[in-house]
Amino acid sequence: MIHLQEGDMFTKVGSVIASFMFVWAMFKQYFPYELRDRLEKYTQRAFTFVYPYIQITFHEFTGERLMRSEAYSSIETYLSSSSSMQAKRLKAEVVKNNQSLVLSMDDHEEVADHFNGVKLWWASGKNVLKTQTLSFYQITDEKRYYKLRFHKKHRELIIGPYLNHVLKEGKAIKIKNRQRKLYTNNGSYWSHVVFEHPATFKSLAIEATKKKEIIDDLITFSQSEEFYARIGRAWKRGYLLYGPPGTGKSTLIAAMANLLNYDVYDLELTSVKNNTELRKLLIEVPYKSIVVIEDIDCSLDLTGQRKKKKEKEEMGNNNGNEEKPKTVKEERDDRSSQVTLSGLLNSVDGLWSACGGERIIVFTTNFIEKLDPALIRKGRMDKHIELSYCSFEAFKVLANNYLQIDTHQLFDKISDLLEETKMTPADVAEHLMPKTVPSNADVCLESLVEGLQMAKEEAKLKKEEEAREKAEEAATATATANGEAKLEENKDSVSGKE
Ligand SMILES: Nc1ncnc2c1ncn2[C@@H]1O[C@H](COP(=O)(O)OP(=O)(O)OP(=O)(O)O)[C@@H](O)[C@H]1O
Ligand SMILES: [Mg+2]
Repeated sequence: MIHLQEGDMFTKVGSVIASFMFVWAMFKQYFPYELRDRLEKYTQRAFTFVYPYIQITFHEFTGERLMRSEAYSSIETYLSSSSSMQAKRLKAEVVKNNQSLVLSMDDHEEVADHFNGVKLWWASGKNVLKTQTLSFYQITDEKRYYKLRFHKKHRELIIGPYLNHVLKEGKAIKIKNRQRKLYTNNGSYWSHVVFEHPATFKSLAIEATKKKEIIDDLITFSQSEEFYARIGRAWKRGYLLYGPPGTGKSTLIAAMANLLNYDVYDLELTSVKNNTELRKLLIEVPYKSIVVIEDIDCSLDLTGQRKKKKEKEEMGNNNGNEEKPKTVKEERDDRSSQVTLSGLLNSVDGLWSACGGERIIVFTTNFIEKLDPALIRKGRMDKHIELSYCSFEAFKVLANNYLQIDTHQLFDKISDLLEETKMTPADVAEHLMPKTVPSNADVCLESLVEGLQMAKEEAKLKKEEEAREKAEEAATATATANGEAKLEENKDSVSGKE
């Protein structure tokens, strides 16, 4: 006795009907036109009656330029787990820097899937379209596809929720499996290397409450697709990280990328020629990415452009002069700084809104006060995070990380010194680097205490020096004022005598 499963039966019925259609196509020309028309109509009805399945084909390459279809690759990834369980012939691909293996079904295999209690089938296949024979080589043009088959009574469920589920799951698995990348721009092109920065929030030396606040903000953002869609805002978030050099701004960005599993696009503004190039670069940034513009205050003269323009306009209005022809130097200056503040602003909010979401933009600066308020207003840079000198709490994270200790007799002294003097986490970390093999915590902490005492001494001397300079300036100012007053007095007495 032969047991036919639903899927097998469908295949058999399908092949019988397909054979019939083939024979019909061969011989239909011998039938009179009217009869042929009727026969065709009835055959179609019979076909639909005995063949209650709907079939959807997803081709690997689509469009005129034959781009690889995103749907095809999501389906391939989605099917990888059921393929590895069900298919007999599999294809293997190594991803994540040779660290994991992704399996997909080979051509002409079929696997079943279930969704909300409904069974459906995915089959893989290929069409060999062209075979060109050149003198020695044979070129075959293979077009792969996946075919989804399901009973017509489930049409709504499959075409809507099921396919959405497949595409979403496929994308999510792909993101989990991907090797993350660090992109940098060379002019208007992105090039990448593998992103392997080990920074995490655990190893980041900042206060626990601030750390929690940043983590919560990032996680909430990454899970708020529906919220952003509902309120009609682009799904993006801007962070401004500011603070002195060596306080962990770049390290925080790496920790953010590692937490969210995003790629990093490090945008070097000074090598971008103009606003058009900038727009092009930003449009190319895909979702689940962090765009970083480091040292925004130094990148371009973005800070003063608005002000300068205003000043120029005012000057023009005041004396009514016509604009002078530009000198060669002015022309050259204009050419080298063609990305403008408004260009950057437009690219950041205008265009991003138009091309999907789940992107984060981060600006860093050492001098927040130098930035144009328009650049960092909420809505563009939604969250301003200050990274500052090392507190005792931050030091304890570093000590745990570098020396694997939570307590030490020198901790109290270090706590006092950190309150009295300013030292960046980068400098503290440098003292905690191993000085011997194996590393000795006492040696490192003593080096830190010494460093802090020196820094305290230097700060004291600097303060005294500043106070002295101020006193001298004040004395000079008083002397000048007295001298001027005397001169005036003399003048008055001379004019009185006259
Ligand atoms: N808060 C921190 N937590 C852990 N490590 C830190 C921290 N701040 C600095 N460091 C250490 O100091 C080094 C320099 O830090 P980082 O490059 O992140 O500073 P930055 O604020 O970006 O400085 P810059 O303004 O000069 O770019 C890092 O390699 C890191 O090891
Ligand atoms: Mg940095």
